[in-house]
Amino acid sequence: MKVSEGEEVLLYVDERRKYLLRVEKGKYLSTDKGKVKCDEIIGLEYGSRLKLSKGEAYVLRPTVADLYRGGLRPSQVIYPKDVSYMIFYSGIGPGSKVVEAGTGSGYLTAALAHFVGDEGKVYSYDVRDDMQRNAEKNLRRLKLSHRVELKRGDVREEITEREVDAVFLDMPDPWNALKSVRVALKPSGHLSVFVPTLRQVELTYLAMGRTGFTDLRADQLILMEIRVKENATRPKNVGVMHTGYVVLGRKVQADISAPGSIEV
Ligand SMILES: C[S@@+](CC[C@H](N)C(=O)[O-])C[C@H]1O[C@@H](n2cnc3c(N)ncnc32)[C@H](O)[C@@H]1O
Repeated sequence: MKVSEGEEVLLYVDERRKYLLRVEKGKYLSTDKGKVKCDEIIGLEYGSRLKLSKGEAYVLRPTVADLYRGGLRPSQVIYPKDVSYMIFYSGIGPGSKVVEAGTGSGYLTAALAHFVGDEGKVYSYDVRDDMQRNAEKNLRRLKLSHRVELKRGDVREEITEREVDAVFLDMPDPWNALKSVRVALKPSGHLSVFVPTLRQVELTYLAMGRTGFTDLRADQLILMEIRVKENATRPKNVGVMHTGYVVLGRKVQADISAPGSIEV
């Protein structure tokens, strides 16, 4: 596969220098290892080695994960380790109908849009216009906008979609949105919640248990990156130590006779 004009490419210089850049005829791309004219990149096979004025780079085809290198991030974003776990457990795939809140920078939105394919749809809610404008730019950059409907709204008040396969929440008080989530979800549909503190885990998990969700679990995923060096391979001593927690569950018929249960 060859690089075409207008596409974004990932210029890989080394582990610490990776650049997500758009290739436009007549323009130059700049890196720490010097410049290169876009005309030299257009038509190259992905994976090719490229000469820069002060070094070399590989021309790689960007994936959704590469958004973490070059995307706009006005809000805290969910990291790949948490995104991948939430998506795997949710069971979504091509053709799935998914609701998400809040949109934030649109990183989780982009991952969801990638997995639901052209036959699926992601309805992404946020209370803030400015967040959605940035998310829209990130989605356009990845050519995923057509799979997403950005909706301005508070999911604690209403989610208008029905029979959705899964709901993903990354917002401060997800326990206050469970009523709308239940109305939107298909029976047995999955709810995946991401929260940064243990107090939020407790409030979310217990509220899900009281409002007709089962198969509950709360997890913390710890990722340790390894520095590989001959005779000195070991975990890196710097990295992201804490991201947050994931709470998962599936919608079932609510047992409103149970103590503390709430009918929604
Ligand atoms: C941490 S950010 C989400 C980041 C996003 N998951 C990502 O990976 O880019 C939280 C977002 O939730 C939005 N939000 C907070 N409460 C909300 C609510 N009740 N309904 C919809 N959006 C909400 C905020 O405006 C904010 O943009």
